[in-house]
Amino acid sequence: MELNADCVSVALSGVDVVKKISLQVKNKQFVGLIGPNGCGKSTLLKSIYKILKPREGRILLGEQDVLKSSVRSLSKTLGVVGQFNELGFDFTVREMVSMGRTPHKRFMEADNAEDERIVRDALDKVDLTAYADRSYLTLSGGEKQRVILARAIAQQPKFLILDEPTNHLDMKYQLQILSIVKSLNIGVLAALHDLSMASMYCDVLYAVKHGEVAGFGPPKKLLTKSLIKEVYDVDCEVYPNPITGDLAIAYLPAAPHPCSEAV
Ligand SMILES: Nc1ncnc2c1ncn2[C@@H]1O[C@H](COP(=O)(O)OP(=O)(O)OP(=O)(O)O)[C@@H](O)[C@H]1O
Repeated sequence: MELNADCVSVALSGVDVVKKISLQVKNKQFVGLIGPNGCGKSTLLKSIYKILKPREGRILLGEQDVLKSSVRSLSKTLGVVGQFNELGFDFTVREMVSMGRTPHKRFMEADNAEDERIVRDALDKVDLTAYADRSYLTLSGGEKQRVILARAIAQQPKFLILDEPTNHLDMKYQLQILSIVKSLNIGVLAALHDLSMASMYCDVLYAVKHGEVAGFGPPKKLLTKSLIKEVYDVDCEVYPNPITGDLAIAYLPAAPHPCSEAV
């Protein structure tokens, strides 16, 4: 399923935080959104999954006009793993993941054997089978993040939005989560901070700066030292990793602030 965002602007408190962004995720592509803190990545994603209403623009998910669709009809095709996963009520891990089945059920319809199998498989995929009866609120940040991904997997979406899906995860689970997402073989749009990880998993990256697209393309073409300097204001060297051939980035420390020398 393709995603096409056309000239999307989102205003918060009267200020355009996202400015005329157009982007495309082709069928089964894994597309990353990169850019510094506060550049507008989450705001753009939230406008696609209907938490925020764009001031202007058009968003199509497949044939579906996102801005004119209900959240319920969208949730049959679109899965979301957001940034903050705190809950007011407690549920078991299994109950949390079962919620992924809701868009496919009628009101008050109970889960059947097929739903239970899908939930079991989703828990297994994120290595949380042993946690099925644990209280969600007692989990660590990384464990919660894996539960939310399992819930999105159980939803069997045709397109997935991820807002910094690896920010609480250790190395093993960062690699595991991105590999799982890749293996779903569906369209994915993900905000990511780790540029090396982004270049390993993404087919295309969009770099965002001050709410605008500063550049886009395949990671190895886009992530040059000049683009990273322009977008993040950080000096670096970009080189092929001698072991994996993937893109590697060596960040160079900033010069000390003049005031710190006097201390
Ligand atoms: N309700 C609001 N009113 C005004 N400004 C807001 C509001 N919510 C967010 N912002 C601002 O909008 C900008 C974009 O925020 P956003 O969360 O989209 O950034 P981001 O690129 O996802 O950042 P991060 O990488 O830190 O998660 C930030 O400067 C933020 O402070």
